[in-house]
Amino acid sequence: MAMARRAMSLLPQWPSRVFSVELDGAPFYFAIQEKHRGEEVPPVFQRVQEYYRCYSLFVCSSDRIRRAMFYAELKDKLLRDLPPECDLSPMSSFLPNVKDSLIKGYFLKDNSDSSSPIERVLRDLIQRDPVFVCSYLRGDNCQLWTQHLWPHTGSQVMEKSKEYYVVPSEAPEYHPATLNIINSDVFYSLEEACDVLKKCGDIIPEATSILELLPSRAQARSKPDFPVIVIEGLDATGKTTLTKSLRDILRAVLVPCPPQCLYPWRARFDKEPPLIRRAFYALGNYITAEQIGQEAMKTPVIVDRFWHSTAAYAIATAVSGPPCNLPAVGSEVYNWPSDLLQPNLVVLLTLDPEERKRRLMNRGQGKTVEEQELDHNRLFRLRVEEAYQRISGPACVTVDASPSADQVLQQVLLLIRGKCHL
Ligand SMILES: Nc1ncnc2c1ncn2[C@@H]1O[C@H](COP(=O)(O)OP(=O)(O)O)[C@@H](O)[C@H]1O
Ligand SMILES: Nc1ccn([C@@H]2O[C@H](COP(=O)(O)OP(=O)(O)O)[C@@H](O)[C@H]2O)c(=O)n1
Repeated sequence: MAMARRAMSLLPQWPSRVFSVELDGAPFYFAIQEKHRGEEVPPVFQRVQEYYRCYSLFVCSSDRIRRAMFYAELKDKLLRDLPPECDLSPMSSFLPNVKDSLIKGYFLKDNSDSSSPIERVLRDLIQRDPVFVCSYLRGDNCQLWTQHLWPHTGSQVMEKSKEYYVVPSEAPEYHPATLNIINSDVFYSLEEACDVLKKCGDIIPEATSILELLPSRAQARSKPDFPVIVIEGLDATGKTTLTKSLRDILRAVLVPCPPQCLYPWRARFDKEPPLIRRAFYALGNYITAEQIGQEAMKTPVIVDRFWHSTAAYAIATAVSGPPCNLPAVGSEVYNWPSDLLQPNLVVLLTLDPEERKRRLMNRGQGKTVEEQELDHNRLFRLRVEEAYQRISGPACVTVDASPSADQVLQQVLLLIRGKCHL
């Protein structure tokens, strides 16, 4: 009952929300409107006419760690328990252009003969887990759809609540996924990222070990004595080759990010939902910053990936579709964390996709899931590259990595000498 009350407390904004679901690979936005007798309502869901029933499920816990974990669990549960005729796609609900208002869920299209098996699964879920369920029913004229929110009232779970018409809605000014990026996908302080790992310590014991590796506080503004140069770029753009040469020529120390001490835990955190996974990588930047701070008192420091990678991959994964869906140039999302050490120069290596693929093949190594995704998904790669270039404070300087390794090295040395007086 306590959970039911908490769920209901999220409901007052329900009629003002917009819903987004991917249909045939494109986002479809709709809103709901109270039923008024005789009023004309435009037809929607034409693309799901062949389905008789649809449902939406939204995760509604007020605890964000539980919400993130349960969203991932819910998909596995639904795929396991629902009949195979049931089609599942991700869905979201949000208040247009209102920060932090996004709730994630799933949309179910049911093509089976009977609604009973699905409704049994959904009824069980609503009683035990932090979810809202809505059902959508097609009217007699095959055009009108209505949405019913299933009430969370113990014994009367299946009694349908107020009916709303489903009406098409315009695409919002800001892509809905951009509303929740701050402190869910990208963290802007050591404290915010720590907070996530602290709160999941009882579910993920490794989180506690990571917190023990952290500096007691971020090394914010202290300017290192020697230059700190970061090399960024997608996998196989030549970062390892270049950073090793720079280390040898400049008699510098080479520091990777995430730091080596986090390597044993990477596979573990790569499996976690974005909130936890991104907090893990954010903390990697603060551990690396501590190492940079110490080394840069004695020698120049070359860093293989840093904050640009953490933020660009996180933003590009959170948002779908073409790069125009990314938060606009100048958005606070691209700001450098105020408590994170700032390098003197950030170089971004860029490479033609075909040449990058060729280098990846030649290397013949296993790739991370994200890197495989980059290969297959052109739009994802374009979003990562665009996000890299929008990050500011410091912004990156782009270098074409297609010439020979030596030519790229000479080009970067010129930049370093111009900027860092080495
Ligand atoms: N400028 C270059 N021209 C041609 N091949 C390169 C160049 N730089 C690196 N490579 C080769 O491309 C592959 C990927 O380079 P690597 O330095 O490992 O990239 P990253 O560290 O960015 O993943 C390696 O096989 C490397 O020898
Ligand atoms: N500083 C960093 C480095 C990597 N990462 C994450 O780690 C993933 C790949 O890093 P990687 O170490 O496999 O890259 P390569 O060393 O293979 O070029 C990226 O997709 C990011 O999600 C990060 O968040 N922050």
